[in-house]
Amino acid sequence: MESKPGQALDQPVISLRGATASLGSRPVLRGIDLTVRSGEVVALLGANGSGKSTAVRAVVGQVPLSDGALSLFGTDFKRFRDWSRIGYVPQRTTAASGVPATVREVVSAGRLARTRFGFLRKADKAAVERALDLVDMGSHADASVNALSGGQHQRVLIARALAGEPELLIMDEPMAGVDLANQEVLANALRSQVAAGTTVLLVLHELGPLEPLIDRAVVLRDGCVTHDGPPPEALGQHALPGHDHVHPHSAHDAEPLRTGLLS
Ligand SMILES: Nc1ncnc2c1ncn2[C@@H]1O[C@H](COP(=O)(O)OP(=O)(O)OP(=O)(O)O)[C@@H](O)[C@H]1O
Repeated sequence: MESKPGQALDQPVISLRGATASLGSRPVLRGIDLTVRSGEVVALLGANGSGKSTAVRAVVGQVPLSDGALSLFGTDFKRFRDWSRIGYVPQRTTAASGVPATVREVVSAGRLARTRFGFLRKADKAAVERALDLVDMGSHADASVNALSGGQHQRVLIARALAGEPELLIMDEPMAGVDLANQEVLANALRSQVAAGTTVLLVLHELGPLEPLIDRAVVLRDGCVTHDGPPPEALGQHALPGHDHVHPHSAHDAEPLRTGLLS
């Protein structure tokens, strides 16, 4: 992989140290450390309400830290301005706004930060078409976003993030509400991004089809990191950390199967 200016291999792309944050009066992040290095694919896992979305929203500057330190691409957050290097796909949003827009128009919006004065040149248009093809939406480019399925919406939102050719891609539960066929398309899109050297931070509910891509898992519980290391073993649905489960075919007094990461 060719490293880009200011991006040495192994340099932390995200460095969050002792981060605390509150939403309203509720402490949600209680001193978390999270490091993502160049080229890594890191999954942020944890039970509902453990602080995963808040952690990624803190990384993209949407939630202020009350304590701790954040740097992006080696630059202290307060001085960081290079947002075009980062693609962010938030949780549960829709590409449809009620305003009639085509799939291509929505995806093109993700390229604007790379352009001068919002004018898309040939290279920008080519990047938009590449992003559409990556998520297999090229043939729907002229369709209205108001007419898409939930899985197609998610593909469009990911294409919008990819159109900016980000070095760091942050996605909050990209597979939520996406059927298996759409999950496969998204997994393929992500695979090619990772092969091209993109650094990825993903909030996931379960590892699913993305599992082979993941280098490291960070597990949150109650706003604290309880695991930072290899992803939990492939247990299908049971890869969800903290998921306790007795198999229907196991003895009724069998111990629950634990991944052990949250316990
Ligand atoms: N605007 C808000 N005001 C107060 N509390 C909030 C707000 N948004 C979220 N919270 C609370 O903060 C905690 C962490 O929320 P967060 O969305 O970061 O968790 P999560 O791990 O991403 O959960 P999920 O898997 O359900 O998306 C939760 O207990 C949530 O109820």
